[in-house]
Amino acid sequence: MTTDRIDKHNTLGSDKRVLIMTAVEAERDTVLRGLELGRVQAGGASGGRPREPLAVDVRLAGVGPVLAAASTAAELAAAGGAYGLVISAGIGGGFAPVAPVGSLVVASELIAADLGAETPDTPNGFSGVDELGFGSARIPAAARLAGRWTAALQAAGLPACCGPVLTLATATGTAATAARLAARVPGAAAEAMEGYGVAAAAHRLGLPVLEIRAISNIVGPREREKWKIGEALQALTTACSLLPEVLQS
Ligand SMILES: O=C(O)c1cccc(C(=O)CC[C@H]2O[C@@H](n3cnc4c(=O)[nH]cnc43)[C@H](O)[C@@H]2O)c1
Repeated sequence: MTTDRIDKHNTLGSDKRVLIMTAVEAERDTVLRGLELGRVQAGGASGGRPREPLAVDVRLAGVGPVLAAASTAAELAAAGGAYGLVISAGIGGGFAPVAPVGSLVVASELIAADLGAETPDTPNGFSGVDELGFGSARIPAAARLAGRWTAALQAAGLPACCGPVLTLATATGTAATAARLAARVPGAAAEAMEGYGVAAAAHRLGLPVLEIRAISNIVGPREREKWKIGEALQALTTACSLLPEVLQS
C-alpha cells in the first residue's frame, strides 16, 4: 500500500512532490536552508547526470501530535494527490547512549508511545493500543529510504543511526519516565512530539513516511537551558542538504 508512489528502485516518482512538516518556524527555516544548500552543491558537482530539482514543500505542523496530524491532513487534502512522500523533521531528544546530542536519528518506526492505558497490573504499568485491540501505535517508515538517508549521513561523516522514534504529547522531563519509555520500546532512539501525527495523516492516504530528528538534548530530567539547539539545527541543515541525493539517486 505504501509503495505506489515510490518506484521499484525506491526513488520518488518524477511527478510527485515531497511534503516536509516541522513543528516550529526555526525548524522550517533550517530545512529550507538545507534543501537550498543541497541544490547549490548538486549544481556545483562535476560529472554524473544532472538531476531535476526535487519538488519539496516545507510546512508548519505546530507542536504536538494532534496539531501535526490536523495540519498534515489539511496540507495533503489541499494538494489533491500531488505528494508522494511525507517527512516529519525537526529537533528531538535522544535516548542515551543510542543518540547523543548533535547526532541524527532517522526513524525506522514512528511510535505513539503514550497512546494506550495505564494498567497497574502489568509489568510496565502500561498497555498500548495494539495490546488493547484499538489499532496500532506504530507506523513503519519507508524502510529503504530511511536506510539510504542514514547511510548518506554516515558517509558524510555525521553521527547518525536508524531506530524507533517515539512521539509524545508530553515531552519527557524525568529519568523515571525516560527509563519507562526505553523499557516499553526496546531500541528507542529518539523522542519528539509530532512524528506519529504526521505519519497518521500520511498513512490514511497510503503515503510513505519518514522522520528525522536532530538531537538537541538527552531524554531525561528537563534542563531546557542546556539544550544544544544550534548544534542540532546545524546537523539538520546538513541532513536536508542530502535529501535530493537520497530520494533521486
Ligand atoms: O528556541 C529555539 O530557538 C528553538 C529552535 C528550534 C526548535 C525549538 C523547539 O523548541 C522545538 C520544539 C520541538 O522539539 C521537539 N523536541 C525537542 N526535544 C524534545 C524532547 O526531549 N522531547 C520531546 N520533544 C522534543 C518536539 O518535537 C517539539 O515540538 C526551539
